[in-house]
Order: sequence, then structure tokens, then C-alpha cells
Amino acid sequence: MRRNQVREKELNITHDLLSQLLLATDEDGKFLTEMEIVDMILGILIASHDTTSTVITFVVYYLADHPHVYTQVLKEQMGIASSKRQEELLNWEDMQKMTYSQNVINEVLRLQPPSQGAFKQAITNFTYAGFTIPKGWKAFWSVHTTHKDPEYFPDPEKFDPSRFEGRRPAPFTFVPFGGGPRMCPGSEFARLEVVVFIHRLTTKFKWSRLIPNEKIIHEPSPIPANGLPIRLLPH
Ligand code: HEM
Repeated sequence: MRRNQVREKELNITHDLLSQLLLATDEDGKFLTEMEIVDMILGILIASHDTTSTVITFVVYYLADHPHVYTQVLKEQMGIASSKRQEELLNWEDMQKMTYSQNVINEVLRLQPPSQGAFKQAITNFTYAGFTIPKGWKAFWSVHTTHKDPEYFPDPEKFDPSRFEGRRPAPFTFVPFGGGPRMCPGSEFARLEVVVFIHRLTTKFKWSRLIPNEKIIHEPSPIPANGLPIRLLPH
């Protein structure tokens, strides 16, 4: 029904994902099949939901373990909350002021990247670290190992949001969203979701982790093995 409504122009509003996929055609004017549309929607759900929830989980994880970082986030978020009327929504300008919280998100993305990397096909022969990769071969670029390079991130295992303070990492050393033409198109939206979550949570609660040495497993995104139980303490 939706397909007919959209294609027969019975619907005026077609800015949603399903309508766009129903309207999309290839170069010969052929519509996508239903299975292709299902495939794309599932792909986007996994690419957008699981990744963002991983970041949110590890924001909670690291802030619980680093009270001095939590205190700085709280100070920043309370400053923004106090400049707003009750129930007034956050706006783009507020987001721009959350620089410390953005550094926290960057450090979480560096240490616990939700996406582990991807395969890319070499379009030309090239040599990297003494290995020759022939044209046409597929190579897996690893987010995790790139983010642990001590040349660019001294003491790489340490959770330290200040390493992002006032500077951008060198090109292609910090790649949680990939890089180049196929870089994640949802990166700014994801950052927005996480920073709104940080604002809502920190301005109302402090928390502690209930399992201090909870193991982190990879499925393939990292996730605390027991679901990260916490105790919430309202301010
Ligand atoms: C923290 C959250 C996210 C992370 C860490 C993340 C990470 C990534 C990475 C590493 C890639 C592969 C880039 C490449 O191959 O070079 C990717 C691709 C993609 N992401 Fe995200 N992503 C996130 C959130 C989102 C959101 C919220 C959406 C949509 C609303 C989204 C949609 C996509 C799509 C459609 C692609 C495929 C792009 C293409 O192949 O051209 N992602 N993402």
C-alpha cells in the first residue's frame, strides 16, 4: 500500500527512509526489490543503533571509573542546563558548547570503537610496512590498532579525554567513523544522540558500577559481559 501511495504520488511527505527507498531507482529506472529494501533498512538499523548504543554504554562505563572526568562533564552540562528555562530543549548552539563532553566521546570512540574496521579493495598496487598489496586484493583496515598507536596517542591504553583538548588528531589516526568517500554518513547524528544522552544523564544522576571488574567481550562491537549493571544516585 505504501509503495503504491508513494509511487502514485498520493503521499505528499516522502522524506522518510522507507519512502526514499521505494522511490530510488538504478540507472535504468528500475526500482529496488522488496528484499533489497529490507536488506538496506536492516543494514541501517545495525549501522546506526548498535554502534551508538555501544558508545552510550562506554560513556557510562568510563565516567563511573573516572570521577574527575565525570565532575568536569557535570560542570559543563550544569552550566548549559542553568542557562535554559525549565523543559527548554537543547539546541545546536548548546551542542557547540559541549567541548569537554565531545572530548569524552572521542576518547570513548578511540578506546572502544563500535566498528572494528572494514574491507577495502586495493585500486592500485601499494606497499605498506614492507608488505606489497597487489591491485584487486582486499585488505582489512583496523580501527582498534590504529587508535592504539603510541606515536599519536601516548600511553594509548589510558582513558584521557584531555588528549583531544584544543587539537585534532593527525589525519587517518582517529577513524571511528572510517575515512574517505565511504566514511560514515551518520557520524554527526550519532554524536548528537550521545551528547544529548550525556546531558540528560549527568544533570540528574551520578552512578557507580556494580561489577568492578566486569569483562568486556566483542560481539563484534565491544560490550560489558554482564550488561553493565549500575547504581543510579539522583543529585
Ligand atoms: C557511534 C556511532 C557510529 C559509528 C562508530 C559508525 C561507524 C561507521 C563505520 C566505521 C563505517 C564504515 C566506513 C568505511 O567503510 O569507510 C560506517 C558506515 C556507515 N554508517 Fe555508521 N557509524 C555510527 C553511526 C551511524 C548512524 C547513526 C547511521 C545512520 C543514521 C550510520 C549509517 C552508516 C551507513 C549507511 C554506512 C555505510 C556508508 C557507505 O558505505 O557509503 N552510522 N559507520
